[in-house]
Amino acid sequence: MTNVLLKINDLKTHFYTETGNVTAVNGVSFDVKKGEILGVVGESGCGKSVMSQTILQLFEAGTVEYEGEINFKGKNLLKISKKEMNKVRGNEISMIFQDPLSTLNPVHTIGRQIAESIILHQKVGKKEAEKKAIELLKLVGIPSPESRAKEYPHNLSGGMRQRAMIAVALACRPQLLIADEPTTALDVTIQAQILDLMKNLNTELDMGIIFITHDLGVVAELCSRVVVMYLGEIVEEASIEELFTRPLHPYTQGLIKSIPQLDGDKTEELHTIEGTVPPLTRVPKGCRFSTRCPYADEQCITSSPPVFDHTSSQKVKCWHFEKILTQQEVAADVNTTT
Ligand SMILES: Nc1ncnc2c1ncn2[C@@H]1O[C@H](COP(=O)(O)OP(=O)(O)OP(=O)(O)O)[C@@H](O)[C@H]1O
Repeated sequence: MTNVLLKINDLKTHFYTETGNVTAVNGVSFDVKKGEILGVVGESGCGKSVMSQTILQLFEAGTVEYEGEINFKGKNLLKISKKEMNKVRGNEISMIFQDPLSTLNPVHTIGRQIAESIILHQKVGKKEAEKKAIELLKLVGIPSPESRAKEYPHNLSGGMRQRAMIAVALACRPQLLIADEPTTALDVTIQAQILDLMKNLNTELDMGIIFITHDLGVVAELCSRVVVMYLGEIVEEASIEELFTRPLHPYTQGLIKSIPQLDGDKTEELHTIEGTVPPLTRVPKGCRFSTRCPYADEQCITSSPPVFDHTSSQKVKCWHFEKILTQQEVAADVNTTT
């Protein structure tokens, strides 16, 4: 029996814009296993949100075209009818966003919103749904859930609102939860509580989670595997251990070096990756990272690298990863012997 919950193959998202067509997701492939937390990282504008909203086909019809395969429970979600897709959306796959106020309805109480979702997806009566809504509020760690259920979203603090949105997303008992930067707007202590909650829910409900973030610290804390996105493509996929002990792609290496070190020399300047993510209208011809990569040569500028399997769990889209790895190992040896 396979333990793959979601299998994405060569996924592309093209937008029709006034200034021409752009491809925001360009041939992305990865799996999410049952009950695992997969991190998706990359700088702003790398296509993390477009990729996740493509899984649920949330873009307005007529503005977008999807290509490839999104296989979920034996079906390609890009091939099923609108009606079938509506059943998957918010039922078997749920999504939570950075800003709960954009998702929660301001004119309905929290309890009513959760109960309505339960009635819609679980086919139970009103009384039963209200009871289940309170249980869900308890599950996501909202104190005094009976009285909180009667409150409106704007009466809750940021952290509590985020918990309430997670409760709404869980109301249909999804097998897959897509969390798009759900902790970015919260202060660090509340962020840590929400991450703990995600971990507990993942274990208790055995639910697969795709966790999108630009924060590698959060990834290290929460995820077991990670994919790194750059300009609409996956440039590296690895287990958490591999990613932090032996990052292969120069972009991943740059992201890791940019994490502030608490025990580091305070006078040391924080590393940054040179340049910025180019707009989709100016995508480089060869390797998309070549314009910012310290190792780029003629081959990188003219031709896009394939994805190489370094181990069974670590893949990288870089022509020179073996050479770079050897150079780094030699440099590390020199450092330890001097
Ligand atoms: N509806 C759209 N039409 C055209 N281009 C879009 C659309 N939505 C997003 N894009 C473009 O797709 C690219 C990827 O955007 P996306 O929001 O997925 O990045 P991201 O990695 O999630 O960034 P952030 O971390 O800031 O959310 C950007 O260049 C963005 O301008």
